[in-house]
Amino acid sequence: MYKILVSDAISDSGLKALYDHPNFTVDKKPGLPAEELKIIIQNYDALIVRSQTQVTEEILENANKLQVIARAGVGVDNIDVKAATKKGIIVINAPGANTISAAELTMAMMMSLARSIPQAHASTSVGKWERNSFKGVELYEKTLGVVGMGKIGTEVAMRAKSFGMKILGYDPYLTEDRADSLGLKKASLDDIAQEADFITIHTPLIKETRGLINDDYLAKTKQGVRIINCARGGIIDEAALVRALNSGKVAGAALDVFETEPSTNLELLGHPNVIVTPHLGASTVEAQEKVAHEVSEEIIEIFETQSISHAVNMPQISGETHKKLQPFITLGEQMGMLAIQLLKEAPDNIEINYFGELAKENTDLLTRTMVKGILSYHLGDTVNLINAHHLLKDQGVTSNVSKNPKSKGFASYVELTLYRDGAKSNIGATVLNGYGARIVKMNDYRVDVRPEPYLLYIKHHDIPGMIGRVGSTLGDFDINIGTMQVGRSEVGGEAIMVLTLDKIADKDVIHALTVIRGLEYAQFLELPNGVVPVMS
Ligand SMILES: NC(=O)C1=CN([C@@H]2O[C@H](COP(=O)(O)OP(=O)(O)OC[C@H]3O[C@@H](n4cnc5c(N)ncnc54)[C@H](O)[C@@H]3O)[C@@H](O)[C@H]2O)C=CC1
Ligand SMILES: O=C(O)CCC(=O)C(=O)O
Repeated sequence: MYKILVSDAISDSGLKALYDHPNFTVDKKPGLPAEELKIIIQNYDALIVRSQTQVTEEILENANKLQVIARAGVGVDNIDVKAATKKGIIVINAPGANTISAAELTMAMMMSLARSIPQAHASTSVGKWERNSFKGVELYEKTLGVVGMGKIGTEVAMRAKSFGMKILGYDPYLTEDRADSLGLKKASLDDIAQEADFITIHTPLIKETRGLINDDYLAKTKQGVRIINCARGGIIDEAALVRALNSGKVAGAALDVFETEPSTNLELLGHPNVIVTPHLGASTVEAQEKVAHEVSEEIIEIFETQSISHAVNMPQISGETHKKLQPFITLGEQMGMLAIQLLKEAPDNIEINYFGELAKENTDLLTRTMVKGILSYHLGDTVNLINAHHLLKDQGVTSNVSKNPKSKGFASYVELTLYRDGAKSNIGATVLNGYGARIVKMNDYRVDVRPEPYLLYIKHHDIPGMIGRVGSTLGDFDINIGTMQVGRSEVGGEAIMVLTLDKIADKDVIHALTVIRGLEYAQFLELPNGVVPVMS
């Protein structure tokens, strides 16, 4: 008998499959204090949460029986996925089950913004009759900028089109073909700023999107733009939004999500031109039934057949193949992370070539780690080794994997190349016996770099004094260099320098480097799972 704990208010009819199953018992205890949850979690095999329960590392300390944490929804930000993975707990979610509800709330927000419905209701319901105060605007023939053309963004775009709106879509993975087939225009963030009358956000909250809508961006938007966020708090910088509302640059904002929830930002919540809801995107009978139903079915599947389809993480894999691939596993993800940073935009095609001993193995797992590294840059924690291929296809990216058992200078060697509209980036890597992982090729230049957390990639002309000038500029910023590698195509020609640093090189450092004579380009590359150098 498997014991399931449901610690948030989750639809009973959606949980029916679990209630009815002879091998499962379900305890529903919404609103448990964290201290109590921390104690009783040790009795359960699976935990089902919505967004209220914070599944922290501390809560999981005693969760020694727990095999599955199910998020009845999309975003898993209330779950410490790393801590769960460390303990071998599978985290699953219900992607897509609340898409329609979130899209419909977005439409409701947009219409409310256009016609000031909440404000007009508040005034009329206390006996006022202020017909002149609430003159709205039509959606018809207005331009809507959709930032994030995933599941929800696409549904919003389709609905807005039926209102006669012109749609501009921005998403690193949106291709011209897909935009054409959806009947919208593929745009950049700047195009949206310049042209959109309404902007709606539908991205995850990741490093790339935190503070995406900030003072700088708002300064570029149209006077009187209206902004909607039913995705995640933190994507819009709330202080910047208040400033833009006060100046009139932004005519109105409709927000379902906030930097901290429950929000206490009264300057924003109480602003006369702001409409707010307490994170209600998925709060419909239908969405709640669907998310609960999806996770219930999946929990049964996991315990009965060991098959997983919507895992957000992946516990350790055992077996002979895994043992052989193990040294390359972290390296594969790092290769993906480096290649996507070097390309700087979403790829439309990826190519992976395995050489030598590695080519004789089943490398599917390694391919998945590379794809995970690439996609996690834009999709965050939702990418895992299980859904990596599926998501890649979903984003319209083609892939080719080739294998050649002949060695290419190393016993085992793997090369990853990303392509986008004629641009490309590539990373070649190997694991050296006794020395560990090495990046041995970067954008077609030979190098020998340990994948450490902070790397600096520089393109320059092969002229005397370059190494010294770069070193002293970094010294001016108190940045210690770990290692430095130079690769060149020919003497006096194009060259690259790859440095490992002891700390982050921010945009001031990059700016100072780019003014060095002969230096063409400098980019700071980050590997959160990089090998930290050990002091001897
Ligand atoms: N308010 C609520 O109750 C709900 C909120 N959500 C949130 O809505 C958001 C979208 O959800 P889905 O559409 O299901 O996710 P999805 O994964 O289908 O789509 C997200 C899209 O954002 C794109 N993206 C990533 N970085 C970007 C960037 N810098 N600029 C533009 N696009 C970028 C990705 O390429 C992807 O296509 C998520 O944050 C999710 O947690 C989802 C359901 C309910
Ligand atoms: O469960 C909820 O109400 C939150 C939904 C949500 O934000 C999500 O699924 O990402």
